[in-house]
Amino acid sequence: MDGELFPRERTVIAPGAVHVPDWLGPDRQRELLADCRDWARPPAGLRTVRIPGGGVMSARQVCLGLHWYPYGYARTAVDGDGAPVKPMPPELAALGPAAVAAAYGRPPEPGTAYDIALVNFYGADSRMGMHRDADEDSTAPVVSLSLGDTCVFRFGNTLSRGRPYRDVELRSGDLFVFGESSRLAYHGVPKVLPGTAPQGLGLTGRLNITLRVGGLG
Ligand SMILES: O=C(O)CCC(=O)C(=O)O
Ligand SMILES: [Fe+2]
Repeated sequence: MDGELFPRERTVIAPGAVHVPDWLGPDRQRELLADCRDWARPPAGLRTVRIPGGGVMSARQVCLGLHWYPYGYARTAVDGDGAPVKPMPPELAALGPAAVAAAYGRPPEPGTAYDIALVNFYGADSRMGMHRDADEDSTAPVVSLSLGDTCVFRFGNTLSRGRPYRDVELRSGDLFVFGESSRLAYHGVPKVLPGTAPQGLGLTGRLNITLRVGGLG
């Protein structure tokens, strides 16, 4: 980022959990943002996710490839308008192995196809509670891309929602990969920092895209 006193460096946050700052350049961020706006349109567009028990997620979501709902995957927006989920774009799928290579210094296992993307939109007051990404039937790393406002990303342990955890600032363009012994670690977003998106991106709020391997046949 401009004006940074020290460049932010690739950091291993936990075994198999790696933060790669500024992985996406400004042009790639703009392209992805334009794509997210397309994907957000109906049918099977951006929706509010209702949690069993009565709550709602404050981040709104759209899915590609397979539709996630609490707690499973479907081929249609079963908790939205019921339309078929949009396909996973090949260019987006291709970012999965490239991201794993950037984070780990080696590509994922051959044949690892990133076939699911979950796109979450966070307003100034949105948060995401501590949870595990456990509805996939694959041990392949989750790839997370951030656009827009900076957030505090809390990355914890596999046993509980509580400590130990580490708080990491994810900024626009940052990559975070979690796999190996951190694949099922609890994580969440306690806070978005409003007004921190890069000038020129044209986004108020934050978008996060997670790429996943479903392994669901
Ligand atoms: O927004 C983020 O950085 C995390 C999103 C997340 O954990 C998820 O989509 O499962
Ligand atoms: Fe998650």
